[in-house]
Amino acid sequence: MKPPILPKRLVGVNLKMYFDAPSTTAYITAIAKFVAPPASISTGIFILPSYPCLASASDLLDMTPQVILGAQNCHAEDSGAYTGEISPLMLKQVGCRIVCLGHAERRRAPFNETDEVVATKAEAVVRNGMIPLVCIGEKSRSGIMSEGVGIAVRECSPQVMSVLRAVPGDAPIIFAYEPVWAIGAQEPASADHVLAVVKSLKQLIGTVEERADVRILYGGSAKPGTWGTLKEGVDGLFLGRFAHDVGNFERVVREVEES
Ligand SMILES: O=C(CO)COP(=O)(O)O
Repeated sequence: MKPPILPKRLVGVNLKMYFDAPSTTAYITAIAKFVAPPASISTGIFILPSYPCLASASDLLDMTPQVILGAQNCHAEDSGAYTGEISPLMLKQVGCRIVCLGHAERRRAPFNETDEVVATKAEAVVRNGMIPLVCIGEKSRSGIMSEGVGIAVRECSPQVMSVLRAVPGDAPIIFAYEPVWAIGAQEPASADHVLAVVKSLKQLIGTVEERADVRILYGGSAKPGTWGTLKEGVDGLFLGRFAHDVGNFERVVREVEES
């Protein structure tokens, strides 16, 4: 088996469609500053700006290869008659190394992306030499802990399996476990719930194949303080709103670095 190329731990931020162009530039510039030498950060840091900012973000990060640039989605084909769609080949050409796929905001209406669509896109991302960051998660919350874990594992398993089947065995994959009900909330899902679900999903992946380069991150209202509760079983965090303040993003990275 090839040695893993993914860092042991990853922390990333999804800017969704929250930022405009100038604030994206300011945000990326600030991140590049705190990870640049003399800082020595072993955590993989990734950032997903909106498409129109990717080329300029790539220029801004030219001297900061520690920060991995990624896109929030892509099309499954490299080129063709797909007006308004985004080619994975072009994402690679402008400097992306990760592509987020199957985010809850794309699996639901109006985009209604299915597991099959997400898996086909994951294959396209790998074919173009990038890493798929595949979001998975159950739609609704159960008040009973054991029931909630079972529901989550049942809903996430086909989301995971379809991607494993589509992507060659030596390709790295990052999954972001994001319970849909925990996205945009005030608090993340409970650590007990997340750790139990991620443990089952890791077991599932382990029984299917020996894939060295798989990481499972947690996302959904994650913030400073969340990592301490999840570090025993999760490989990092996928942040949203609570990292839109660069100071908070840096705080989370430090928490991961110091653990
Ligand atoms: O969807 C997310 C990351 O992709 C998480 O968003 P929030 O942290 O804002 O809930």
